[in-house]
Amino acid sequence: MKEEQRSLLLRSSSQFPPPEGVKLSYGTSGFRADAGILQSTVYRVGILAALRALKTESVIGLMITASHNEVSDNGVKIADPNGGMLSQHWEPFADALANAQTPEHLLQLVDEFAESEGIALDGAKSVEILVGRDTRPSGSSLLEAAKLGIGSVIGAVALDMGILTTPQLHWIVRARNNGDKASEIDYFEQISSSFRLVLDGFDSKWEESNEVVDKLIVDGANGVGGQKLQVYKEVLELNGLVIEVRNTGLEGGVLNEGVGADFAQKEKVVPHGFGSQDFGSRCASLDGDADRLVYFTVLSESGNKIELVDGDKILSLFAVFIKEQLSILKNRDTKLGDDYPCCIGVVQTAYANGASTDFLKQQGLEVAFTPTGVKYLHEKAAHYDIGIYFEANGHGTILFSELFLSWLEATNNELSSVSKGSEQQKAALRLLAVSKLINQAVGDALSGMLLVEAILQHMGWSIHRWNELYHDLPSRQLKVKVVDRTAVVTANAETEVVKPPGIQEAINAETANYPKGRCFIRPSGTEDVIRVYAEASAQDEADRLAKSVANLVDKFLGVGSS
Ligand SMILES: CC(=O)N[C@H]1[C@@H](OP(=O)(O)O)O[C@H](CO)[C@@H](O)[C@@H]1O
Ligand SMILES: [Mg+2]
Repeated sequence: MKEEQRSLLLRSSSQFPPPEGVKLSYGTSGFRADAGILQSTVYRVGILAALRALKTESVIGLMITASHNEVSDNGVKIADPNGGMLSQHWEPFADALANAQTPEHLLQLVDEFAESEGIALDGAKSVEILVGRDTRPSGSSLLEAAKLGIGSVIGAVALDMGILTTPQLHWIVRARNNGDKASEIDYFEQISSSFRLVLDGFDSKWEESNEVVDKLIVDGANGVGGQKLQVYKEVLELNGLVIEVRNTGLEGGVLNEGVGADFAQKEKVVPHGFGSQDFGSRCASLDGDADRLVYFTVLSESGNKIELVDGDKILSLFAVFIKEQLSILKNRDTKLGDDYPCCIGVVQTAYANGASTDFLKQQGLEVAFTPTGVKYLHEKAAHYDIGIYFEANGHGTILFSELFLSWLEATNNELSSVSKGSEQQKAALRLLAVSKLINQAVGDALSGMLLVEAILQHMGWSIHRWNELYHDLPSRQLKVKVVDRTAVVTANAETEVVKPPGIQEAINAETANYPKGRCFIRPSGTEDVIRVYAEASAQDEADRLAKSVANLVDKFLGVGSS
């Protein structure tokens, strides 16, 4: 490392001492903590992003967000050149960097890592890092810290992209590296024009349907997704889709407080701003950085309960639709070309409702499981020609392989010369449009929502009809504060605890008391808690099972244990 680079790093890092007594780790989705202790972490992730850009010789993204966490938290994560999550083999370095205690130690880590990765720190190359943030008040000062981190690596330049949803930043990074148009406007133009294209091939069956479905009401979580939708909905209100946005955060209201996808999915009660007046309406809820989407309806005219249509149902809707399009395509005259043995797979986590997994298997689909966190699901889904992944909480997307897309393009060209306008050609066009509408970089609430809307119109389905695809098994999620959540180590896609000893046996014994009972625990990667998930054949049983396992967690690991 050149002397100039050395002294630049030493000088800037001495302005950002790490918080005392805190060990941070690049968890399920980057670093997250109370915003007050994150300056040094974000600065260091700036350095990390710069190194990643130099290594990959590509544009890299750095997003400042804590998604569904409370407004006083914040976080930071990196988007790789393809728009996906930071390559997992860099995470240990991210941890080491974030926890380096002195500027000298930090310098040594950078030196050693750059050497082992073959990154030349000589300023010969120039690279760009796109920096985005959500609407959290702490975001702007953390963004300055990120810029300083980036600027302390010679040759790296930070580009402030302003306030964006997380999926927008990932999309923009991917588009930039693909040489495509890559601004926020380009993002909205692409999703709205491909939404139009998906719908173009359909005759909307809503009009023929007795279940009149006029508008979609969206809970914006008082965050960036609500704001963007409010601004851009005029562009998106196409083909009769009317969107009303609530909880935009522009009229007051606290981010994620009693609102948003995480709240709706976990509490199963109406978000703030919704109530009996919405009985029967089709409602959707975004999370704080708009990478999660769930739908719901208000259940009764008086109560505050909702019928949740979660990520598993979105996945099921997408799977049913894609399968339908593929089977239309299969019916074409095979003399036209080689049939492509399209391999379609769906990916879920242990949080997926058991009824959804049964449903997907009944559809003849291959269902794979990974640990929690889209970095795992995405990686798995990329193995298929069409890989559909969703977490139950509404984070997911559909990935199309390059190979399949080129086959589809070729088939569409063939079909348009021999049977233009045929059902088969329309199916090919629709699938191509879906691949442009749905975010290929990461789960995206805004583009996912448009695809749901298009499919519902195509099927002529109301939200109730959609929800009837299968019936969820009753479930309950709880969180338990413990002394040290890292004491829990799991295996088998997080369905079994291997440490501490004895607790899994106790969970098994408890679960055996409930018909159709299923229960697991795991340490959260975004909050300082152990999460408990329970499923059973009746709601009160799921509640009781979750409660008794939460007590077990408390007994083994709680403040009173040891
Ligand atoms: C049960 C649950 O919803 N867990 C969420 C949550 O992770 P935890 O590691 O469970 O805190 O946040 C992640 C990031 O948004 C998301 O990927 C994941 O699904
Ligand atoms: Mg999120």
